[in-house]
Amino acid sequence: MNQNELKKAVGVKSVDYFKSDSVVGLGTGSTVYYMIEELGRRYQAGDIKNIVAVTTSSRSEKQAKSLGIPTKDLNEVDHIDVTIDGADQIDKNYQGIKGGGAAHLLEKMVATNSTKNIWIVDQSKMADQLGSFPLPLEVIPFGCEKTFEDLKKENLKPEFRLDENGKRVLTHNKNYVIDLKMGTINHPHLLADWLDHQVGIVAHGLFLDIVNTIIVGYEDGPKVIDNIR
Ligand SMILES: O=C[C@H](O)[C@H](O)[C@H](O)COP(=O)(O)O
Repeated sequence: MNQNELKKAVGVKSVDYFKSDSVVGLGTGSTVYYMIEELGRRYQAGDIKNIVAVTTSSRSEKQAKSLGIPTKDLNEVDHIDVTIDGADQIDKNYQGIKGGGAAHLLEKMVATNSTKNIWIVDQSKMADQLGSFPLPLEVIPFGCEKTFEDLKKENLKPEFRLDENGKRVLTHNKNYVIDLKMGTINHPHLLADWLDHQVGIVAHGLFLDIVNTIIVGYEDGPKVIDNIR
C-alpha cells in the first residue's frame, strides 16, 4: 500500500467513531480529506443522521458543504462530541505536533472544545520523540521580527514559512507561520509552557495530553490505540 492508501484506510475506519445525533469536529489535511469523503458518503446514505460539523479550515468546510454535511461555527455549538484530525508527528507518549498545513490554531480550539479527540495517521508519523518534524507556530505580523529574534536567542532555530513564490505563508487569521527546526524536543511540556507565555505567538503546534484515540495506518491494516486518556 502506498502512503495515500494508508491514509485512506484510516480515514474511512475513523468514521465508525462518529454517531448520529451529534456534533462532530472535522480536522484538516490530506488524511482528514478521506475521512470527510467517507462521512459524506455515510451521511448521504442515511447511515449517519442529524449531525452538525464544526470545521477547522476553509478547505474542510468547503469539502463538508459540497457533500451536504451541515456545518456550524464553533460559537454556535455548546460542545463538540468527537473530533477527528490528522497529525504531523506522534511520540511514544502520544503527544503530537500539528500545523504542517498551518491550521493548528483553529484545530487546537476545536480540539479543546471536544469531548473526544481522535487522530488518524499513516505509520510514518509515529516517532520515539517529537522534533524531527519542524514545530509550527502561528505569530501575529505586528512585531514578528522581535518574536523571531527571541526564538533565535532561545536556540529554537526559527524559520518563517514561505509559499512557492517566496512570500510568507498566511494563516486563516492572516498571521504568519514560523517553523522551529530544532531537531529533537526533549521536554515538550516545558517548551509548550514557554511558548504559551510569548505574547506574539498565537498558537504553537504542540498538542499535549489531548488525544484519546489514535488510528495508525499500517501495511496490514489500521491499528487502533484506544483509551489513551
Ligand atoms: O495544519 C494542518 C494539520 O495539523 C494537519 O492535520 C496535519 O498537518 C496532518 O496533515 P496530513 O494528514 O495532510 O499529513
